[in-house]
Amino acid sequence: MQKPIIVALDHDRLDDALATSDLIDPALCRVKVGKELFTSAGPAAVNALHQRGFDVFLDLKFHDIPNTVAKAVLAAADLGVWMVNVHASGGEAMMAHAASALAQRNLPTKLIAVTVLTSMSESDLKQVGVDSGIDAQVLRLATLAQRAGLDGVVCSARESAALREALGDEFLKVTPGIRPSFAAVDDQQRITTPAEALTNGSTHLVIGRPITRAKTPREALALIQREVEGVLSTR
Ligand SMILES: O=C(O)c1cc(=O)[nH]c(=O)n1[C@@H]1O[C@H](COP(=O)(O)O)[C@@H](O)[C@H]1O
Repeated sequence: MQKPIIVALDHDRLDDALATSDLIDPALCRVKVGKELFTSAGPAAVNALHQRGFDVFLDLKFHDIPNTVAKAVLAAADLGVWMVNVHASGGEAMMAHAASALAQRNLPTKLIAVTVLTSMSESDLKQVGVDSGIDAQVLRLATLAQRAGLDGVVCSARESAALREALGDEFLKVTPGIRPSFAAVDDQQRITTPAEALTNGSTHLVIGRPITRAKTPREALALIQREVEGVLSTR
């Protein structure tokens, strides 16, 4: 069975993250450990989630010189995580170095690259000197990531259809900025519903606050799961 949902366990205490993880089923979803949880709890967070049967996406968005990023990616893979990410704007050499470090050690960890953060709008991108527009910048960075040998990218689901067209179905499109109809937008800019994301070609949906901040996270996940199954059952 496909497991497109990745629940972002964005808590700053391991106890809270594990309490949320106890409300969700590793047979139905994966989990993401990000900067907040990893900075406070470290590898113990990853180990505890592995023990509970979850695949872990370690979202530390590495962005540094090629040697440093490759070593950080290897250290993440040595924790046994399912997926790890870097910033594509670190460049092709940085991404290729990390991908070949994993390949040389025959490590199965998937490596993906963040294109344009889903919290950024067209004008935010202009402010940091990118005038080409979001769609062009996402496609440019995703093409670089594919050429560097990565497994996929993080983008918003608004860009998934164009990436599927240009880079194929197999190249992973991991999409945060997912907002079911019942959830608040928060600080995200380029949002879609779960169903829209899958229809556009997203392979994975990263969902945090709509589940972790819900009154009943278990129910929120069940609602999203139903929406996802509605799309998958038509394939
Ligand atoms: O790499 C990511 O996971 C990521 C990239 C991106 O462009 N936007 C983005 O929101 N994320 C992460 O996805 C999660 C989204 O959480 P919610 O906005 O609460 O659903 C957070 O953990 C973010 O760090």
